[in-house]
Amino acid sequence: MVRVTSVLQIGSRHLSSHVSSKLVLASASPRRVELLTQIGITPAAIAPADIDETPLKDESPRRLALRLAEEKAKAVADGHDGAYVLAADTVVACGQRALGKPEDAAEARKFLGMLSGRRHRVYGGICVIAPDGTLRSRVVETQVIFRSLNEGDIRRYLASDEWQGKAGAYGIQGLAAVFIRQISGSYSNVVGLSLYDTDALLRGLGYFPEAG
Ligand SMILES: Cc1cn([C@H]2C[C@H](O)[C@@H](COP(=O)(O)OP(=O)(O)OP(=O)(O)O)O2)c(=O)[nH]c1=O
Repeated sequence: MVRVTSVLQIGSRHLSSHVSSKLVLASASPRRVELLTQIGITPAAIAPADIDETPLKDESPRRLALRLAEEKAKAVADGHDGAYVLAADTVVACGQRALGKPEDAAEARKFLGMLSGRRHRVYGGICVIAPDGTLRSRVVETQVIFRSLNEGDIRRYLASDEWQGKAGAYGIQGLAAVFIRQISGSYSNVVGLSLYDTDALLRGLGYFPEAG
């Protein structure tokens, strides 16, 4: 597993000397809210970012996950002075091919066929912007190996609708758990937000959830 953290200062936020425990989650993902709740963080607000998630030409899946997490955080930080803003992006990579959320069942079927019997990587980009404008981000990588899927497996899974709205067309936390032969790295990263890395980024920027 590789973790690289980058730090930069973005200019437009008001400087704030007091410690804030207000966190805005820049995400529409119900999984991310649940994961944060698991570690005792209740977002003060949920403000999904509406950005274009199309990959750039020749952009690697890793860079895509990082860029999208940063763009989501920046898009939401502007309207939320005085708060920590947290954003994330999950990309499933089959070789150099980035598998985002499938458009329809036909694309989901194609993705599941590509993942069947193979090892793939899940890249989770995480970005936090502090009240003083400091931006920190990193990408977390988890390796996942699927068992071979037959036609019946894929048909039943598509009928469950669990593929919808999920990168790579599967949710490790649901029925697709039985497809997972091996996982190496962070499990919560695959679900949508590495809790270890989120906690590390937030603590590094002085965020602590309110006690009690
Ligand atoms: C691989 C995998 C992905 N996912 C989900 C996590 C993310 O919600 C989604 C990937 O899409 P994202 O674009 O990362 O997130 P999102 O569109 O759901 O929400 P937002 O952009 O507003 O933050 O796939 C699972 O729930 N389980 C899994 O096993």
